[in-house]
Amino acid sequence: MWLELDGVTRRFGERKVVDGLSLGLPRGSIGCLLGPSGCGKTTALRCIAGFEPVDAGVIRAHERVLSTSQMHTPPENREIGMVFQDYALFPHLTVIENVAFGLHKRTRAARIRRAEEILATVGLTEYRSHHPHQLSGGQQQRVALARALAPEPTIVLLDEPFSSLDIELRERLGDEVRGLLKSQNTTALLVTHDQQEAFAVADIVGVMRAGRLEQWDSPYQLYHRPRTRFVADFIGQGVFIAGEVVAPLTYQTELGVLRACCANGHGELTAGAKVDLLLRPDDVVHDDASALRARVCQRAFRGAAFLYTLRLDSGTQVLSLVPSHHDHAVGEYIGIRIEPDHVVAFMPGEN
Ligand SMILES: Nc1ncnc2c1ncn2[C@@H]1O[C@H](COP(=O)(O)OP(=O)(O)OP(=O)(O)O)[C@@H](O)[C@H]1O
Repeated sequence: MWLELDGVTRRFGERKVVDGLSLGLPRGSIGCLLGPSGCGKTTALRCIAGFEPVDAGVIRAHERVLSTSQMHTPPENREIGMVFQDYALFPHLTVIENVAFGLHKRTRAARIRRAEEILATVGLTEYRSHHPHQLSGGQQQRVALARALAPEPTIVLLDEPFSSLDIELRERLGDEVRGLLKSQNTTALLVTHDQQEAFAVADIVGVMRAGRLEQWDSPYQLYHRPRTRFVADFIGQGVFIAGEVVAPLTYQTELGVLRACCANGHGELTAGAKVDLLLRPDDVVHDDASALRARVCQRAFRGAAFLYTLRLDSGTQVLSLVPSHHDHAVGEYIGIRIEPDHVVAFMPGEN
C-alpha cells in the first residue's frame, strides 16, 4: 500500500477524535474519508499531513514510517502535498509565484519550468500573472491544486476541496479534479461530508462515524452492500422493512418472500429469526402488471426519474425510483415489484 494507516488514534483530552483508524490506499488511487461534521475526518487528514501527532498506531507512506506515538516526521519532510479548505493562497503573490512557492529546492529556472508545466496542466497558463483575488473560486482551487502537485509529492491530501464553491461548479470540478489527479497518477486522499462529491472523485471511500471507520470500500459496495446501518443511512436513500428468516438469505416480508444478496451481523439464522431488510429506491420497481399495489404519498421530480414515496396498506413506506414518463399523482395506486438482487439484511439491534 502506498498510504497505510494502522490503528491510528488521536486524542484531545479524554476524547478519541480519531479512534483506531486503519486503511490502505494503493498507489495512483484516490481515497476519500466521508462522514458527518465532527466525526474526525479533518483530524485524520492532519495526522497524515503531520500537523497533528498520533497517540497510537502507525502511519506509513511510500514505505516510510511517518508517525507513531514515539516518532513524528515533520510535515515538510513527508513529501505530502496538501490542498486546504480555503486554498490558503498567498494574496500578494501572482499565480505562477504561488505555484512555484514550494519548489525552493530547485534552481530558479527549474522552478519556473515546473510551475509553467503544472499551470498548463490545470489550464491556467493565461492567468499566470494574475493575483488570487482576480480569479474565480474554481480557478483559485485549481491554483491550490497546482501548488500542491508542483513539487511532485508522493501523496496529495485535499480537505473539503469543493466546500467554498457553488453546487453547479462542484459537480464539474469533481470530474475535473479527478481527471487531473489521474493524469498525474497521483495518490490522493480527500475528506468531505458530501456523498456526491466522494462518489464523483474517489475510487475508494471510507465512511467515518465518531472517529471510527465503519467501511472502506468502493462506492458501489457502499451503496449496494453497506456493512452497517449507519453506512446504509448515510449513503443514499432507502428504508428498512421487517422480515423473518425462512431459509438462508431468504425472508418472508409483507412484500412477499425476498432473497437478500448479503446479511450483516451475527444473529441466529434460524427460521423465524427477525431481520430488517434495506430497500433502496432502485430495488422497488414500478410494474403495472404487479398485483402488489402501493399508494403514492409523495413525489419528487428528478428530471429523468421521479422519486416516489409509496405507502402499502399496512402503513409501511417504501421509496421507488421510476422513469419520469410514468407520471402518477399523489393518492394514486401503482403496481410495484421488488428487484431482489440488492436487498441487504441486518439483524435487529445491530448498528
Ligand atoms: N485541536 C483540537 N483540540 C480539541 N478538540 C479538537 C481539536 N481539533 C478538533 N477537535 C474536535 O475534534 C472533533 C473532530 O474534528 P474534525 O475537524 O476532525 O472533524 P470533521 O469530521 O473534519 O468535521 P468538519 O466536517 O466539521 O470539519 C470535533 O469535535 C472538534 O471540535
